[in-house]
Amino acid sequence: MKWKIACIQMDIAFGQPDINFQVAEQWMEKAARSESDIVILPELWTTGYDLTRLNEIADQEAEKTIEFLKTQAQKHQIHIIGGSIAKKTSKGIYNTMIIIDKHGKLIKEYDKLHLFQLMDEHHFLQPGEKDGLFTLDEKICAGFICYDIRFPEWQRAHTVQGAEVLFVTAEWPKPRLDHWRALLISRAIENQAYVVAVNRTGSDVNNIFAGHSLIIDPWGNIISEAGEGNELLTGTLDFNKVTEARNKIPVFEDRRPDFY
Ligand SMILES: NC(=O)CCC(=O)C(=O)O
Repeated sequence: MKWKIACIQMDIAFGQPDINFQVAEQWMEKAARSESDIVILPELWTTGYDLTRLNEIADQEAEKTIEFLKTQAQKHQIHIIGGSIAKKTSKGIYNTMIIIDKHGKLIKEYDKLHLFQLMDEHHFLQPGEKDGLFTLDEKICAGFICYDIRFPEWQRAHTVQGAEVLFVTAEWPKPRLDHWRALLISRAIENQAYVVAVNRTGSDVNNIFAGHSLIIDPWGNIISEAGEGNELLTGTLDFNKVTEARNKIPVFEDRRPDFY
């Protein structure tokens, strides 16, 4: 089985959800024209890192975002990895990834597990407590949010449960572009899994963002890589390659979890 993927590498209007919804809608049209099976948006794509105003602009129970993504998924018959958004709940605000299938069904909500102190997330957001596993077209996948990729044990916890594709949504700053690329390539190689990672472009008051969304195969080869500007990055995943890598070097059989 093959999947064509479209990564929406877009700029985000700081603290202006209405503008970001309009822009995302235009990108969805483009993704649909590319005849992709799955489309993915960046981290906090409705608000950006306008953390001090989240009480005002976060989406109550993600209702507006879920409605929007369901409409887009059904209209374009495309699975959506809805990046992440600030979701307001009675327990606080979470950085939440939303996955909707092409029929408009809500498949999964994943709350960012590791909050990034360097960007003040711990002062404004609650950490997640659940895994990022989900299934689309009978393929087991996992979702992660930005800083999560610095915790290889978190990705491994998902691939030992069968995940073959690791979707990553991010707002990753340019000074650490080398880390972004190295970490993502490593996560693909060590897990013998596809990595589909989308980053935003542009800047906010504190950061310039790197772009360089990446689609990486289970051998660590880059299938496609974006530049620094706004772009729809596409690439095709062939699940035979996961099987091939895992059969040739049986990492999952050879693990010694009794020692670590
Ligand atoms: N939004 C984030 O989690 C950024 C993570 C990051 O920049 C890092 O270096 O890690």
